[in-house]
Amino acid sequence: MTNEKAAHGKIPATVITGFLGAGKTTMIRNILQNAGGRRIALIINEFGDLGVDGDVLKGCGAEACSEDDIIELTNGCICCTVADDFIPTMTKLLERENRPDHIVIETSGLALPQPLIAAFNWPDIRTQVTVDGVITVVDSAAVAAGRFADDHDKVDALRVEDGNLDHESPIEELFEDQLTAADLIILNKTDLLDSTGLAFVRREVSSRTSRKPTMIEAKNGEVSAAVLLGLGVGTESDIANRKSHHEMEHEAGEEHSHDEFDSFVVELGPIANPAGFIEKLKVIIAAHDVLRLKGFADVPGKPMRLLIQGVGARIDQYFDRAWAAGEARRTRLVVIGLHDMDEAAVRAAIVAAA
Ligand SMILES: Nc1nc2c(ncn2[C@@H]2O[C@H](COP(=O)(O)OP(=O)(O)OP(=O)(O)O)[C@@H](O)[C@H]2O)c(=O)[nH]1
Repeated sequence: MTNEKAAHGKIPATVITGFLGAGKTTMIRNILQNAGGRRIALIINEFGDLGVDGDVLKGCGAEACSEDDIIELTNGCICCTVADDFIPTMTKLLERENRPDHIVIETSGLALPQPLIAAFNWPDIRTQVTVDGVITVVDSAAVAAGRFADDHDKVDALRVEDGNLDHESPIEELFEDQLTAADLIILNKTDLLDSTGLAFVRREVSSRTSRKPTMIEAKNGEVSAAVLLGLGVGTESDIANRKSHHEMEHEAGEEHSHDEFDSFVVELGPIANPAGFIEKLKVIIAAHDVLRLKGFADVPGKPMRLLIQGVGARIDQYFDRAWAAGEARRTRLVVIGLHDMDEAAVRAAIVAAA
């Protein structure tokens, strides 16, 4: 048993949250590669029907976390499936003979952390696990670009059409809810900004939460695992003081929803010209305000699969691992946007671009 486990007799669990594409999976990959001898179990939750994050992390081959220790929760956002999915998963994990030293939970980019943290107060869980801390990863470049504040005009227009609309832009609200839950905020993607931009991001992020957790700047989620794991907060005891917009606006017990967002998967044939395809995807993303696009492509003649990662207008691509023997070489992309995204048009445009 590690000192950490022995210290409070409970297994520490770190919850990593942050909006779509902020860099949560990248940071977790870094944690796994620098775990300092800890055995880590990972619970990964994604929005959309394609488990890209779990697949990326399984492919990273870190000793701290074997494939058996990576559990994917794919039945929707973890905040909505606490009773049906999260609690049974935790229970099973805790029943294992060889329990992990630390649990890391990656929420989907659209999840409200509050219901998940509150679940650590359930009797069966509370006695065995504690929330070591909630870490909120921020895409600093997106903040600087006004991503979380730029659709006021749109929301105001909707409000004119629908007088019952009772909240701000869904993206802005989620961003604030995720900041409000934080014990530590990672201002990620600092490589994309200069010092003036970063100073703006610090002010903007501070203004979005009345709590004042520590903020650390990072590039590619490169923060020492010694800093990220072992915060020792016990956040479950304080979660009632970190209410989400939804909890403040509605009676306790009323379910929230993610109706404002939609996702779909596009299945394509081989991509013979990846560079040309990516350029066309950038145009489609901008034209339809796609929030997130990610998946894998089959490039003919290449033994490895191409990982495609779009966050707003930026797209990264690299060959992440060889196709396994017997594995079908497929091109599949998940697309996430606001509910009013024109799925048929985006789908048709991506098919035409391939
Ligand atoms: N330039 C730059 N890119 C980054 C940085 N951190 C992550 N990225 C890239 O941003 C993209 C999204 O990163 P992920 O780690 O998948 O983000 P995520 O928060 O797990 O995304 P979701 O789970 O879909 O919400 C990837 O292409 C990363 O390589 C960074 O510090 N700088």
